[in-house]
Amino acid sequence: APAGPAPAHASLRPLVDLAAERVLVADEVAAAKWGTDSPIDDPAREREVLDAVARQAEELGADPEATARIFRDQIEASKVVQRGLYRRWDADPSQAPTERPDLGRIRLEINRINGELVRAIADSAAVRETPSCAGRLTAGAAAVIHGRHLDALHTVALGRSLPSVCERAEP
Ligand SMILES: C=C(O[C@@H]1C=C(C(=O)O)C=C[C@H]1O)C(=O)O
Repeated sequence: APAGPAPAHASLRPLVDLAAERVLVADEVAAAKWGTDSPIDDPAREREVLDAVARQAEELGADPEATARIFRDQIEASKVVQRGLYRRWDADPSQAPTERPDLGRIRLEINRINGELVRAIADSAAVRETPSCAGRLTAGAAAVIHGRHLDALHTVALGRSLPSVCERAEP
């Protein structure tokens, strides 16, 4: 797609909203792993995610490097939530989950969010290149934190998911 100037109404809220969906699903990931041998850090799955989203970006004619860079932060953000919940559950086992969702099923849900996020990243290519990007990102984050009633942990994690959105590629 030709990269014209960002339209005046260009919002980063759809992108931020998908990032929020992803940090919220991390609760289920943590519950699926808690008390099992599955580690919070799974480099093989991360590689799979990064390869898939770069390929999807390419198929859309979008920037695979920028997409992968943004997804590295999505992955870190998910782990912020998982570690935060593990700390909480270690400190107070009565808060720990009593049911274990299936990690395979949750990853299919994450794959769906990933696909939508790749498209939102592609759709925001022009606005991500403008000087107004940071302001739009902050506005989108504020709206999503409020709209989704994010708690402190998920607000911190959402913040962790966003730093590369307005980062321009090195010349
Ligand atoms: C979400 C998971 O936990 C971590 C985060 C990942 C992600 O955000 O895609 C992938 C692998 C894990 O390092 C998972 O294991 O699926």
